[in-house]
Amino acid sequence: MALFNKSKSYQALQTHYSEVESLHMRDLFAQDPERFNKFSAKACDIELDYSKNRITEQTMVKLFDLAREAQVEAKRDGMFAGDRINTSEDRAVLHTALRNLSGEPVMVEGQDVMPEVKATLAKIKSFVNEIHDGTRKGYTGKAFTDVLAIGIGGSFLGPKVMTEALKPYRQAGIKVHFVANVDGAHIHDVLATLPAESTLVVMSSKSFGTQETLKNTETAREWFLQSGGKFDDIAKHFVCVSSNIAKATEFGIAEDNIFPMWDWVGGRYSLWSAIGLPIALSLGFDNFEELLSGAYEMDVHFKTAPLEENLPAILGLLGVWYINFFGAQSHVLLPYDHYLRAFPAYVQQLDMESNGKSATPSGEYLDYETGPVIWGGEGTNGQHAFHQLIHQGKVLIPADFMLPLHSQHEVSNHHAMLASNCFGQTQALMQGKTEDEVRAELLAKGVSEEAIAKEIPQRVFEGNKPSNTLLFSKLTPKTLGNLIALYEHKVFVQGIVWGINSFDQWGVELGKVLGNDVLAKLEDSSIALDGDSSTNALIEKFRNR
Ligand SMILES: O=P(O)(O)OC[C@H]1O[C@H](O)[C@H](O)[C@@H](O)[C@@H]1O
Repeated sequence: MALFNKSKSYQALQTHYSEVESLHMRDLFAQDPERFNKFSAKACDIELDYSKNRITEQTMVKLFDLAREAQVEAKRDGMFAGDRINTSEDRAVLHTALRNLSGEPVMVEGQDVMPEVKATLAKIKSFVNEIHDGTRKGYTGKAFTDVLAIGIGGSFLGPKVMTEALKPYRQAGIKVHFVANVDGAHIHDVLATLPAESTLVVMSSKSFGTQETLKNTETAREWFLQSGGKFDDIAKHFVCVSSNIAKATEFGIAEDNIFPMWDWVGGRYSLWSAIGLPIALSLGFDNFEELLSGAYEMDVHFKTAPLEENLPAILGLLGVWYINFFGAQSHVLLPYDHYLRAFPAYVQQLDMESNGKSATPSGEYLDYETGPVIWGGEGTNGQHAFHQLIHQGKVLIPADFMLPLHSQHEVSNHHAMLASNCFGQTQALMQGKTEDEVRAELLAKGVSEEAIAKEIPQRVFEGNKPSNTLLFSKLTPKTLGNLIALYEHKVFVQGIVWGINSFDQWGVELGKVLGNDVLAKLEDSSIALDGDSSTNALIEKFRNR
């Protein structure tokens, strides 16, 4: 198959780009009162308004052609069917099997994985229920009050961000705390607040080989033993989630305390597996199941809706439009929902680790851009901080605004104010403020012509800044499942269009290897410093601190 930028549909889009580049959305809205209806779509609980994009109907036709030429539909079906699309690791990619509520089997190498998936869910359910009803107790006979969840990357962000997003659904009587960073300050601060006799430690590591997680677990184990726990009590207080059962048992985790996962679940796609145990512990198993069912709903939509109505396809293709034709290098996520404030951090790993690639699986280097920098933060806070650059900076930053129509807490008219800011920002980004408008405003204030001439360039908003708005009724576990799966599949669509493997992460490896080499040098000053002068000097400084 031709590389993305050699394909026919890419060439067609390039010609089209030169025709539409100079169009202003302000005019497109003025010319067509139907614009919102033409460029909005709904799936599950999510309504997407993509009318404030620099597109015409022809743009979308051509973008869907691009997706079809890249065989997005066939490849999507291949992913759901268990094809080994993670070629560099020779693995299937089946996070969708973890929330497959269809009752249909999912085959990997001729074996249905669903019985194992269901058995693990049943194990999570009974474990969580026993913790919540106090059947499982700590070593002094007290019911568990706290959970220390240790993990990093995909074994941290999903559980952390989801439990934060669903705070109103948390179970009373149990608090989940997360530790990821190997910086001792993190675990120090968290352990200082925990009662060892009623703390359950959940260690999550798919590989059971991640330095930070192993170290933090060792530190937690020492703390447990120093706080009154005996060696034999460890089995009551420490459980782990891993696909590496051998290493976990070698580390001393009782086999019964291991919740399995599988190599066909990528780390950044793993919150649906037993990696989600801290979510179930925090919110209760029923809410965890709701999260899974929301993702399943979005899977069904992604699998069955024509591309023209397919939310992940639309979002993915709009991203491609800006990255590869307008030269956008970043994409900002703006949840207008306090509980979703960490959502950009979650999508950052999902998107940047998946699509931060520069070669095809068959070994060709790419001469076009792939995944953007993902960043963002909660509205309205960002309006008083970084929105300035989106409005008037020299770079184009497409934005996704997100807003629940109903707040979890309807306090006074806060929610209307929040919504007004969200909608107002999308409007300002789209329409901008013209020279004439600035002039009239300044004239009315009695400003001189000479001063106006200087002021205009500073006060004009070019506008024409693209944004999507995603509305949903309320941030429930199910809706959050919709939303996460939507972004997972968006990333998938883009990966297919760019012809890359979205499911490996070799770029992470080099840093790990060099990090271990440096650690040995920091801890043993007899090891010769044979690196570059900068790294040698940094090591020297640390040795001599
Ligand atoms: O779950 P683990 O095997 O400990 O991996 C934790 C994380 O570390 C790695 O470095 C990867 O970049 C992530 O994709 C992964 O989620």
